[in-house]
Amino acid sequence: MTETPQQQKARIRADVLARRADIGTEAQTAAAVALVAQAGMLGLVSGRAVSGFWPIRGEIDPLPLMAHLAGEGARLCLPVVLDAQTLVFRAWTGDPDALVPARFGLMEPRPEAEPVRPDIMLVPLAAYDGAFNRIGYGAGYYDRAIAAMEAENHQPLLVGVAYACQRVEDVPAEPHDRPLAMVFTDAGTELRPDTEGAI
Ligand SMILES: Nc1nc2c(c(=O)[nH]1)N(C=O)[C@@H](CNc1ccc(C(=O)N[C@@H](CCC(=O)O)C(=O)O)cc1)CN2
Ligand SMILES: Nc1ncnc2c1ncn2[C@@H]1O[C@H](COP(=O)(O)OP(=O)(O)OP(=O)(O)O)[C@@H](O)[C@H]1O
Repeated sequence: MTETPQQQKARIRADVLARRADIGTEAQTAAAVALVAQAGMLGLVSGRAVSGFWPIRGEIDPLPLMAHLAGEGARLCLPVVLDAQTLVFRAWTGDPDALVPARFGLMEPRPEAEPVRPDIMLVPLAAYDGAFNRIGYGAGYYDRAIAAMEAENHQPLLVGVAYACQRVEDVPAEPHDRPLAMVFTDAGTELRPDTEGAI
């Protein structure tokens, strides 16, 4: 039986998320710290808008990296789920108390927070491959948000942030999937060969 790309993605997602669920607290903390050391790969971030994410379900924790980037002058923002299709980004100072609980266990900026168009996106993912394609939780939020920015001629730098154990042999990429420029992991940075100069 040949699987459709959606079925393959669902299978890969389940496999990798099970692997990620086995990571212990100490390894999680060490991984979050390892991300900070990779900040220089982003080039000068002063004045640039950087989207991060509030980690859920055992995702690698990008918050220390985000705090570091804010210290270098980056303007932080977080994703906000508007409806079944739409993700927007809103400004965040870095203060957890400024966030409100949202669906899926997420914490999000309030509706009044300023909308931001990210220059650099730290992209959460379930799995990625050597061609820098990614799979998310299957709702297509990031794919659509990136497509909407491209339609306005804005091409953010796409940086996957994940554990190295989330790398798989092959993600069945579909036409709407946009490859990442690089992936930050607990084992270091993987840079897409043709990314040089884009930074
Ligand atoms: N930390 C973090 N924040 C993020 C994302 C992410 O991947 N990680 N997102 C990246 O897009 C958006 C949220 N996307 C999500 C998409 C689906 C599900 C989810 O739980 N889906 C259900 C099935 C559908 C449902 O219940 O409505 C599931 O997986 O069981 C959760 C988050 C925005 N914020
Ligand atoms: N640019 C787009 N325009 C319209 N629909 C899209 C677009 N990108 C993705 N989709 C739809 O979203 C659904 C989920 O896509 P996919 O399986 O690639 O999600 P994912 O990569 O796991 O999710 P995410 O991007 O939220 O992390 C698919 O039905 C897909 O057709």
